[in-house]
Amino acid sequence: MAADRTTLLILGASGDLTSRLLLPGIATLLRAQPRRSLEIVGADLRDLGQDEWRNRVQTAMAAAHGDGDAGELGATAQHVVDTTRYVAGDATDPTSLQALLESVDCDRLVIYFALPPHVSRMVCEALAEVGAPDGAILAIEKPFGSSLDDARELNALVQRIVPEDQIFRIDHFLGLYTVLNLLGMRFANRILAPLWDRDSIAKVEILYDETVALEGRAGYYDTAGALRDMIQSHLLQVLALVAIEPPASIDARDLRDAIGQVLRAARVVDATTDARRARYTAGTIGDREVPDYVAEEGVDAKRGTETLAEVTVHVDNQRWAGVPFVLRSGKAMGHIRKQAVIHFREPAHVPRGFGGRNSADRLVLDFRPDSFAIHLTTNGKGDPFTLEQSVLRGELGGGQLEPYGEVLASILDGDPRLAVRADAAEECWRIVEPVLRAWKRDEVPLAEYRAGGVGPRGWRSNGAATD
Ligand SMILES: NC(=O)C1=CN([C@@H]2O[C@H](COP(=O)(O)OP(=O)(O)OC[C@H]3O[C@@H](n4cnc5c(N)ncnc54)[C@H](OP(=O)(O)O)[C@@H]3O)[C@@H](O)[C@H]2O)C=CC1
Ligand SMILES: O=C1O[C@H](COP(=O)(O)O)[C@@H](O)[C@H](O)[C@H]1O
Repeated sequence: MAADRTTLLILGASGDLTSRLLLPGIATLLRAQPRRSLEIVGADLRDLGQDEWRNRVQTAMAAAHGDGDAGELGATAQHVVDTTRYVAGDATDPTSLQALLESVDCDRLVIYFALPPHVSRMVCEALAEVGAPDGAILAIEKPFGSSLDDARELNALVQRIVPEDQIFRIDHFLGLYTVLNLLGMRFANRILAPLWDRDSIAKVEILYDETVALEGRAGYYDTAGALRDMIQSHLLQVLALVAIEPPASIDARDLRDAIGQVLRAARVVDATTDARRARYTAGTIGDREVPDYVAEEGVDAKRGTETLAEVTVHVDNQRWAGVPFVLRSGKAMGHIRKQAVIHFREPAHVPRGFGGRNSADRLVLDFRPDSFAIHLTTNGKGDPFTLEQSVLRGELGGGQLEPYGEVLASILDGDPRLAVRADAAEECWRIVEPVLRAWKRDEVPLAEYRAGGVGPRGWRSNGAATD
């Protein structure tokens, strides 16, 4: 474990990501690995002031300890809180950026782009002009770029600033335990591996319905929408791990080669019929009143931003030909549903004389909390000739680290295994581009759903949460 003095310079430090996920994730890392030496410098347009920033860091890090009590922070995390500082300024401006970089004195600098993608690109242009400090690591949040062309240009730009091994394209779903557990579950036992193909699997669903709504993020989200925000990045990465061929090892090269290969085989067959979009209207989630999406501050209704997207992807290879992968993610839904569901085919023949078989077997992998459930047809309890489904549940060993703790640990250790390689970032754009084009041309209607509901009427993926 490196004990070099590392400075994490967070650009976009007053945004949602920094407080809600990044800082709490770092707190879990420092709790588990207190010998790390880290200084955090926050930078953003808004002039928060040192006290407000330090309070934010303290509150966010304490939140990771579950009790909100800052007194519980370990010595390393407390040191990070005590030494952190904040700089207000525009990181897209070369002069301000240079001054910001010169104010940092450390052995190693990680520049974390917690910024909307178009702003990240402008900062990279400024960085190309002023130059990055020797050995600096660029950690760039998803979505990487705003389109396929943009991602290609951004790849070329960042590779001019630092070598590829100093570029970490972040996708924190690759730090989710359930997602990492897919590798062990698929490749380290003899039970599932032989069933993992088109002969046994009829359909795969990767679902990420959230109860959170816009949460003041219009500046980023209203130009992104659910497809770019969740499907283009996170859910395609999960698809890749569900679908990859067995790699020889799980080192960065083998794993990322396998991910690249499967993404290259993936496509949306018909962008007008295989993808749907919708936007929430006012409603209630628990005891929370949620306004109409278009009434939220900073939203421009004319952009037609979707808050729920569903896309069916096919993987054109021997293993998966004909198997639909349905990816869906929505905001302001009535219930959290964050899972991958593997639907198995019907058996070729069920002996005559059995009754009651009415649903196919399935494996449900729940993200957060990490668990799995196998819904397996078995003999009925009261009557052995009337079949029913038994549910076998298991906990998947959750780690000590939150996903952003995992991601940051891999950055600090220089291990790119949990980062997205340049080609994969581009492939993900290539897969969704036909859908983005069809939506831009208004070839697919923008449906509506009530905040707190299950989704627009008639969408098959609305189904009750499977557990
Ligand atoms: N929030 C989340 O749950 C997650 C977000 N992400 C990714 O993180 C990125 C940021 O998202 P999020 O935090 O939600 O968005 P926010 O809009 O909450 O935060 C972005 C921040 O960047 C600031 N900013 C804009 N322009 C500049 C600039 N020129 N110089 C310095 N700071 C600037 C914004 O300031 P101002 O508000 O004043 O414009 C704002 O504080 C996105 O790429 C998103 O995909 C990834 C995983 C989870
Ligand atoms: O990247 C993002 O992810 C979050 C969901 O991740 P989680 O770890 O908070 O479950 C999503 O809410 C956000 O819109 C998106 O930008």
